[in-house]
Amino acid sequence: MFRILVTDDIAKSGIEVLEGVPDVQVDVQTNLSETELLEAIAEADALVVRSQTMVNEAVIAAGKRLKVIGRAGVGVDNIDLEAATKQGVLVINAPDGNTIAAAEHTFAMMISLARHIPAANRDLLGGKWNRKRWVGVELRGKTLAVLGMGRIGTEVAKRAKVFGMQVLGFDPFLTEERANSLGVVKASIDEAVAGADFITVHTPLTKETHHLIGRERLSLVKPTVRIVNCARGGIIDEQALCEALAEERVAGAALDVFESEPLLEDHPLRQFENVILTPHLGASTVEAQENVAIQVAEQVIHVLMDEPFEHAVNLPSLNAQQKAQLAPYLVLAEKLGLFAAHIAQGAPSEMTVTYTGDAAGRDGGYLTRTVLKGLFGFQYSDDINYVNALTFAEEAGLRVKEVRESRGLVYTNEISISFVTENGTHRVGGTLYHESGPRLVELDGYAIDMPIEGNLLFTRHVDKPGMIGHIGTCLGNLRINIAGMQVGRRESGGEAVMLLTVDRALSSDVIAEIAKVDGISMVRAIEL
Ligand SMILES: NC(=O)c1ccc[n+]([C@@H]2O[C@H](COP(=O)([O-])OP(=O)(O)OC[C@H]3O[C@@H](n4cnc5c(N)ncnc54)[C@H](O)[C@@H]3O)[C@@H](O)[C@H]2O)c1
Ligand SMILES: O=C(O)CC[C@@H](O)C(=O)O
Repeated sequence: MFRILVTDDIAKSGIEVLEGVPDVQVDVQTNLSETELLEAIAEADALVVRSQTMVNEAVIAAGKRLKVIGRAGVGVDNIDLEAATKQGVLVINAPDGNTIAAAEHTFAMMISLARHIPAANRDLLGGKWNRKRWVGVELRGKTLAVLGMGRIGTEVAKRAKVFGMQVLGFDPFLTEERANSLGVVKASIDEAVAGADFITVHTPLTKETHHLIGRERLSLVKPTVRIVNCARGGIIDEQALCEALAEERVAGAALDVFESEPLLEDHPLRQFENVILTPHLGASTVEAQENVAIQVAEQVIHVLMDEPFEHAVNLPSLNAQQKAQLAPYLVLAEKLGLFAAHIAQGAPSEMTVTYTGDAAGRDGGYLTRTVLKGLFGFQYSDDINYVNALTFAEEAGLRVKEVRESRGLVYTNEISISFVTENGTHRVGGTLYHESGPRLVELDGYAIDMPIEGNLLFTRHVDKPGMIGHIGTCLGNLRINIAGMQVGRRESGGEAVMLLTVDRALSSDVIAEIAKVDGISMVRAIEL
């Protein structure tokens, strides 16, 4: 039974998706205090929120069973992503369900600013009929600066073109080609801001975008400029904006989002007649709320049911086809990681994972995570998963390097791991055979070929007559049956390795017994 906690108002259709799944219990508890949230999250496998619930480190830590946090919307700034990733909790969002709602709200704001609609409305409701006071400007022929040309910025730009505006686009990822195809002129941020009659921001709030429109940029604008923010509070410096409005260096502003929400009752922005304020309504349409609620509910269920999911924020997403193609490589990668953990003597400090041939093109961002999941899962805890494997490696001081080679010398596909511990260097390699699945093909420089599964015994020993017999007798005396064997050596009389598949798990007593055989330098029981 999975428990899903929903702590913000999401559309009923999303709740219905969750409730329609067998073995799922949905618990809707909105407007919780932090203490109530900490209590409620303890039993939850999934948490579904909009922008109101603050999912901080303490909340995530209290979610002992938590596997996934679903955000019914785009921005995940109310979720501590770092804490979620570290704890192995997947964060997913619903990135495109409210794009049109937010783009249309932006346009409503621009037109309302251009034609003084809220102020004229207020005036009229107050008993006045002021046709001369509220003369506006047209959008046609004006220049719009769009800062952030992602999903919403692009939809705003397209609509602006239809209104006959010239659009200046600023976005580090906007290519000349895409700008041309949209009829947008690619500009630097200062060119865009200085040349604009209207400015609209559509970036996430990050360290880089915090106060993107601050005092300095506001000194570049035309005094007739009108500024819109339907993205995130904090992208525009509210204090600097208030100063510019008071000094009439800006003709108007329309804001849907604020540095602190809800907006304080005595906030200085409330004093300006040429400022339009809405209470974070950008995504508030019936259609958008249904879209995001259904989208996030479906994805949360996919995650819980271990089915392919989309829109992960802290993990690469795979579609069903990619997941199916990757599946056998995931088995191989995890087994190699697990094998490496068994033969490592101490914690590795450096690791190189080499992907060759077909394996090099299948990664999808998952294979190294999977190797690490196998490695650390054995060495440390079962709580290591795809989400936190890289963070865990970093914190454990393991430097991980990936190498991709398009062709292998021997195999059409191969994954090999070489790693260094304070006690030495090891290398294990595996391949996928079409019929027989994952196989171990290299061990510490020796060519091997056996299935990478079951209970194995690995020895390094002096290559001398009788060694194999000694070990076989030792196992026989302990009534342990040998199912398969591979030996390897570089030169006669030097060091040799042996890998045996045995019918049952080998206890530490058995290993201690084998270690007594003269000439054995290393012996390991491996359970895959
Ligand atoms: N008001 C609302 O209710 C509401 C609704 C939906 C989305 N939003 C917000 O709107 C914003 C945009 O959403 P989206 O779906 O278009 O996101 P998106 O990820 O599709 O687009 C964001 C764009 O910003 C660009 N960007 C990032 N850093 C930048 C920088 N330093 N300078 C310039 N561009 C930069 C990115 O390259 C990307 O193209 C987000 O902050 C989201 O949270 C608000
Ligand atoms: O939940 C909301 O209504 C706000 C959503 C919006 O800010 C978003 O980033 O998607």
